[in-house]
Amino acid sequence: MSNIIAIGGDHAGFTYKQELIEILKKQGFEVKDFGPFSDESVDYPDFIHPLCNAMTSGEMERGIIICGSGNGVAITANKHQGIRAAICWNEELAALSRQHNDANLISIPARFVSFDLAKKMVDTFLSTEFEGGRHARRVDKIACK
Ligand SMILES: O=C[C@H](O)C(O)[C@H](O)[C@H](O)COP(=O)(O)O
Repeated sequence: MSNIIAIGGDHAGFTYKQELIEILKKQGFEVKDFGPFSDESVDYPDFIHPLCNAMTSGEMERGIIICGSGNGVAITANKHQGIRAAICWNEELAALSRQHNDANLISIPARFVSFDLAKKMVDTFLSTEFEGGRHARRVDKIACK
């Protein structure tokens, strides 16, 4: 498992992104920041498509995307084959996104969860394994054939 975490979002997620980067680095992760690099208003697809391209080309296996609602970044990310972005707003959903869906991106709605909860969800997301079994069969069927 790659130790590099991809992170990106939009202006609404900027503050959480910056704080999460510092925490992840202290935890020993390498972090690749796809932006934005200020809280100036931007368009999230401009940052999420490059992040997903890097992931699908194998540069990193897991990541964190953050916008106001979590919707825009997740909708964009899930257009990419092989990306499974899960919007989470509590720790149990973050765990289930890994256990049942093998999610490779956690999408955080920064305007709807506290930073403390966002941090806990990221910890859970990064430390929880996929259960496989019946869930592997279902995840295999997600891809459009
Ligand atoms: O669909 C958009 C995203 O999911 C967001 O929540 C954006 O962060 C949000 O739409 C940004 O809104 P403002 O431009 O700051 O009003």
